[in-house]
Amino acid sequence: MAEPIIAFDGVHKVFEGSNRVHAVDDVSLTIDAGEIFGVIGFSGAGKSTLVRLVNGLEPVTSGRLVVDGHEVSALSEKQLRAVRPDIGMIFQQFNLFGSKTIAENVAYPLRLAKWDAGRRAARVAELLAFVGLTDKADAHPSQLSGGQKQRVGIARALATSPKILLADECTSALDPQTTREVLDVLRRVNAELGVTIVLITHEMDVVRYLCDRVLIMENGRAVELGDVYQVFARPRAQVTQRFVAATMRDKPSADALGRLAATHPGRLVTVPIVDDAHTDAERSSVFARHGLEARVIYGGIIEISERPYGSLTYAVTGADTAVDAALADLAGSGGYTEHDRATLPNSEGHR
Ligand SMILES: Nc1ncnc2c1ncn2[C@@H]1O[C@H](COP(=O)(O)OP(=O)(O)OP(=O)(O)O)[C@@H](O)[C@H]1O
Repeated sequence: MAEPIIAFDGVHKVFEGSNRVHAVDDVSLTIDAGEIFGVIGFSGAGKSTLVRLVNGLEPVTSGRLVVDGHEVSALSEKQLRAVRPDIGMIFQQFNLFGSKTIAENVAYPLRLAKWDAGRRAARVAELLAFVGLTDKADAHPSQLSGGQKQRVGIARALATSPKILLADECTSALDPQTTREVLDVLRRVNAELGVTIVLITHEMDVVRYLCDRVLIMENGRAVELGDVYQVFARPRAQVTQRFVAATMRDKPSADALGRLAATHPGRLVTVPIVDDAHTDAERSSVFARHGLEARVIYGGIIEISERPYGSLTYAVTGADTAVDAALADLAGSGGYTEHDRATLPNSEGHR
């Protein structure tokens, strides 16, 4: 079983000043060695602060934080400097030195760690090969695309072979295609080098593509934490439901249902996809089994953690008693939602 590499126990971070801000509010959780752990939340939720506590960029106000066996909440700045090479970090704005070449940027932490020139050159070559930028060694950051710059950031963060990589909105400045390339590099960092990744994002798409588990933060608090599929399939907190809805768009809005109701007769039923081959087969034939006609009028299915997730909305026509019987079957095997035509906007017309 994987061991926790990061453990928060009742951790608080308060910024004192003219406006006192409780940026991290009583967070207790563990992150296992080797996992890709996502942290999601709206602006100001406390994500960056939480992650900056891990490498001691911000000191903990109270509570206990243990990182790779070190109680960072109790270390002095000098002691923290000894721990930091074990923790790499990448940033939204890449934070490269514009006046240095790509190779010099990657070599920078090795200089700080007092590696000699020969070892440095060999390590930089290895790192640039890993991120696919060997041919850019002598270029300057301004000559690179955003995705290439972030790959340099990753190479630099990995220079001292850290066990943990912190990624703060590392794809937020990138387009979707480039985002995918950077996330693929991070996946290799995790799979091939065994590095634990803690990734902050405000995009559920990034979480579902990369992460094993996800933490949702709001007002400094850890409001929901779970396996990515579980959090998507059954979001509990309102803030989580908003993130999932923004990504999925599989469920019609009331306006869309109103328009669909005006042109499609029958009862309107949304049926979630259930990731279980047997149950799913039962559910997809339920209307036909009851002699009903069911037309798909809305829906969406995506893959999360290599499992299908989403829902389909049907207009179901046939005898009411048969529809009720079909819905009773669905209720027993994973649920459904029926939309009442009377409550929909502009829904006069069919029933
Ligand atoms: N150095 C600081 N001094 C005072 N307040 C701070 C400091 N750093 C962060 N804060 C405050 O702490 C709260 C959490 O900020 P934080 O940057 O951790 O949130 P976030 O979820 O990462 O937001 P974003 O997505 O905008 O980066 C905010 O109210 C912020 O203004």
